[in-house]
Amino acid sequence: MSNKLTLGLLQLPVGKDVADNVRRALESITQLKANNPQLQLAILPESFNGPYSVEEFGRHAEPVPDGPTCRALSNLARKLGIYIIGGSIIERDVCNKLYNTCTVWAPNGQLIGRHRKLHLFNMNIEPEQLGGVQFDEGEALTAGNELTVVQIGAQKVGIGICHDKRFEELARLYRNMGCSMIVYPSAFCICQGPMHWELLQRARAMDNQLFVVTCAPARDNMSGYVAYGHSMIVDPWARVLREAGQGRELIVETIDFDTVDEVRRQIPIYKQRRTDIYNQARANI
Ligand SMILES: NC(=O)CC(=O)C(=O)O
Repeated sequence: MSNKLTLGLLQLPVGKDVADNVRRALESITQLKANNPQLQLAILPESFNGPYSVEEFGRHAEPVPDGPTCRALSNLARKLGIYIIGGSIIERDVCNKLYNTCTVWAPNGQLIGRHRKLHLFNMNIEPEQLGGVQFDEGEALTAGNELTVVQIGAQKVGIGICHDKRFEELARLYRNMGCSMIVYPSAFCICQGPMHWELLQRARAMDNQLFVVTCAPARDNMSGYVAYGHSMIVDPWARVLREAGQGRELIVETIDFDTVDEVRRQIPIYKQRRTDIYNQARANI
């Protein structure tokens, strides 16, 4: 099996109308595949089908996998014969609980992964910091309780959603589970973007010697929550391979997973870990 994967990041604007957002996402993926027949995987942003807003989550929540957005993603994956990492949508479960959920679709239209955001975004940054941000997903959402690893071609891929990337333990577990890439659909806040966005991705990639990929919504300065944009692909050397700007942008890149082995062979930190010492220290804390 080839060690290469051609992936597309769809940094799309997200408006208030769910049907319109889904239609534009489907059209953009279809166009991307038509222009790039080698495309194997399309990735959408966090909350790609409705506004990223605590007040509005309940209004655009739908069941997974039996809601209209999931059905549309499944049909498109099958029609185009590609994998789709469906950013995230707000999921309403049978108990009426809401989750921030990423679905992953195989080229035959089957659901192969469902990741409910583990770490809910909660920040109270003062206005001096580029306008600040006050956001607490926990006011509306319930956190997930499971890690999610999917098989995409020959690769094991770990899934996280935006804030999940701030937690190095999660990325390390994905590395321990054999992942060569972690994908984080995101809607990072504009006030922390310049300081933390690239740094977090390069840190996760460097520590774990794998690809880190994010896909964000296009920036809309008129919306209540202004997302940073800058969807990104970071390689296992921790180099930024591709970075979008702020606006609508579609990125296509072929990545070579031989780089993962190359880095791990040349810098064998994983084998050098002193888990004997760490475990002893942990037991004494
Ligand atoms: N959407 C988010 O989870 C935002 C986030 O994590 C951030 O730091 O910004």
